[in-house]
Amino acid sequence: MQSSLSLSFSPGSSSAAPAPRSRVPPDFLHIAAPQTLASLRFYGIRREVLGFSSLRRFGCHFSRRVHVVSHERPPRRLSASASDNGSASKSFDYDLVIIGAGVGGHGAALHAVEKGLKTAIIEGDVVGGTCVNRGCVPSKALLAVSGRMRELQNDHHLKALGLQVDAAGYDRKGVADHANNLATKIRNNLTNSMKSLGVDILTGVGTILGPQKVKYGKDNVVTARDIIVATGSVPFVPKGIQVDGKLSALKASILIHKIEVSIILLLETIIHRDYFTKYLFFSPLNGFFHYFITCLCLEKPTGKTVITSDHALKLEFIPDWIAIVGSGYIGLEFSDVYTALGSEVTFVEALDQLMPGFDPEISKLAQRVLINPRNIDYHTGVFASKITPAKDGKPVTIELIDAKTKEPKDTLEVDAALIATGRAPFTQGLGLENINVVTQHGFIPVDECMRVVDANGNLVPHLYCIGDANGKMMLAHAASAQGISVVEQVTGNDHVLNHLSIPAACFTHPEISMVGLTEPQAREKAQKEGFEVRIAKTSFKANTKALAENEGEGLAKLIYRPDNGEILGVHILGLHAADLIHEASNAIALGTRIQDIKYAVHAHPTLSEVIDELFKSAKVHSEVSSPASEPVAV
Ligand SMILES: Cc1cc2nc3c(=O)[nH]c(=O)nc-3n(C[C@H](O)[C@H](O)[C@H](O)COP(=O)(O)OP(=O)(O)OC[C@H]3O[C@@H](n4cnc5c(N)ncnc54)[C@H](O)[C@@H]3O)c2cc1C
Ligand SMILES: NC(=O)c1ccc[n+]([C@@H]2O[C@H](COP(=O)([O-])OP(=O)(O)OC[C@H]3O[C@@H](n4cnc5c(N)ncnc54)[C@H](O)[C@@H]3O)[C@@H](O)[C@H]2O)c1
Repeated sequence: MQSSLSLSFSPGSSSAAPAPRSRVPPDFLHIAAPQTLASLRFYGIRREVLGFSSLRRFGCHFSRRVHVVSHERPPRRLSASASDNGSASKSFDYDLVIIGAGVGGHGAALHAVEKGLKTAIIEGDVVGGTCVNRGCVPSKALLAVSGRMRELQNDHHLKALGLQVDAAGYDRKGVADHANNLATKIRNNLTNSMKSLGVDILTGVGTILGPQKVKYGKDNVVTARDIIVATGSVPFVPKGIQVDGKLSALKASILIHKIEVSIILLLETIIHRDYFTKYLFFSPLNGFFHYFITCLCLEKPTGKTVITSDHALKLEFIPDWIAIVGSGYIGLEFSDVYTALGSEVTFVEALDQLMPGFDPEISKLAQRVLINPRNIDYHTGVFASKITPAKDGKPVTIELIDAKTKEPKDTLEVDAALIATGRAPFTQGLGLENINVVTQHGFIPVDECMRVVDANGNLVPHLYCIGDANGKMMLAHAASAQGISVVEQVTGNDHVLNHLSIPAACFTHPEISMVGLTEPQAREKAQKEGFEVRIAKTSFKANTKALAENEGEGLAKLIYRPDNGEILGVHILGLHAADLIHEASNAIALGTRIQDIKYAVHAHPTLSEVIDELFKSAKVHSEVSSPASEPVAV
């Protein structure tokens, strides 16, 4: 049981019914000036500072109310086959409210409706989040182009197939439009899929006001039996690096709100009058004031030279020489795009080898296939400690320091720099302080069931966090799978997602994919737990389909336990590796052992035979039983 002082306000905020959807375009809504106490609280402004006259003007009054919060699990609901939004239990507006309509939120919403939950999703920017608008979708459109360009420019490859092609070329704007149009199409698909199922899409920044209560937009409050936070992430830019791109719309809106409210409160405090609230917020001057602050916050989108993936995906220009800081997924995929479109790339990587997150053997092979033959050089073991954008005819300068000694190492001068040094969880304005949750390195702490853990180590009742914001696995399908897992739990099914069965892929040419442990991770686990680890490998060079495509470069690697046939990890570099990994990831998810899967039959000639060969070449101890050796009923 827990009691708290709460603030209620009227009009405009009804906890009985959600506010009608705004007709203001989502892009602009969140930049509107705040006019309610609730939104002021959102910025940490206390009621004592505001004074009661201000509060009344905001349409608020105080009441002492005790929330009774049960720490028990909610009564289990029966799954409903209804394909429309159900009706919430009497005491809440919704069964489930999701904050953030990225892929995680979308996956959760669709599954929730399928389960008969009355569901709403709150979005502060545009539906689709990072993946659809600034991530997977536009980047894969660019990579589709780079793959074709690469093939068309490879005389040796074309000759081997007996093809003749005149010089390949591209239209930058056409390529950029392809990425942008695809993002728009997928965003519309996502929106329509939610609308058609009856998910309420509520527009505005969502803030948790307290247990089971969320504010969104200006002053709308909804209650829900369960809340899922799915607020995602933004590019992480290390200290010392000056990005000259625009702020993201969501970040900008929050910053603009904060600046406006701070200026007004400062002016009111100085002169002890409320003119400013009256004249700036509730008069035509508001528009000018807001425009002025917005111009201060948002830089012009032209002439950017130090960028993150948010900007790079727009393909506003193709630099002759670009430094890519960070050689993880984003760095590697963009190196594929830029080199195919004619840029020279220099990697700057803090760790001692490129692509440090991959299995070391795959990183080595990737270096041989994806880096060395291309127009790419690299500096490893160095930090980009300071990056200054190009200005007045001067190039972008990058100061490099030794990652260990921190001694200056080198200075690079390039046309542009892409900062691909990871992503930071986005939790600003979420109101975590209202529920005593403290982030860890920015991430929202959760247990294995995505239940949010508060500052005292207790579970926050009815609150879950999925996707990039919890940092378990920053992948689109992981976010969605976590959302589905949470919905399973709130509808009464115990479900724990096995993150070791979630595959990942890097969509270079050729692709890289993986699931489970890397070899060093497996060996460490084996040493701790006392079992043997073995490795099996197969090459694409022996695969008919790969050779027919003249794409024999590639390797598949299996890490397994010979004592019981457990698959610990699979890593693939080669043609369509991203599609091939699912046989292994499904096997891990279902607990299928090598001695079971090695008898499965694969069509010939297909790339899947690479994986078939991989499982067949594993040596599981002979005494381990296999279903194939048992009699089968026909
Ligand atoms: C360049 C790039 C390429 C990528 N490629 C791939 C890929 O190929 N495959 C893959 O699996 N992953 C890829 N990713 C990662 C993938 O995009 C993320 O893992 C995924 O988008 C995370 O989903 P999410 O739902 O957790 O968050 P997001 O997609 O970031 O969505 C969060 C949403 O919440 C909204 N929001 C935030 N705060 C609030 C608030 N307070 N109120 C209301 N709304 C709020 C945001 O506006 C956003 O719409 C890529 C990422 C990048 C940057
Ligand atoms: N195909 C995909 O699934 C895909 C594609 C793109 C992004 N993503 C997701 O997006 C997330 C972010 O990707 P990312 O590539 O930015 O991060 P990442 O964590 O994959 O790689 C970041 C790299 O930057 C290096 N680094 C960090 N700070 C540095 C500095 N100051 N100087 C030099 N090097 C530095 C790190 O050592 C690391 O190698 C990933 O977690 C990934 O899951 C996935």
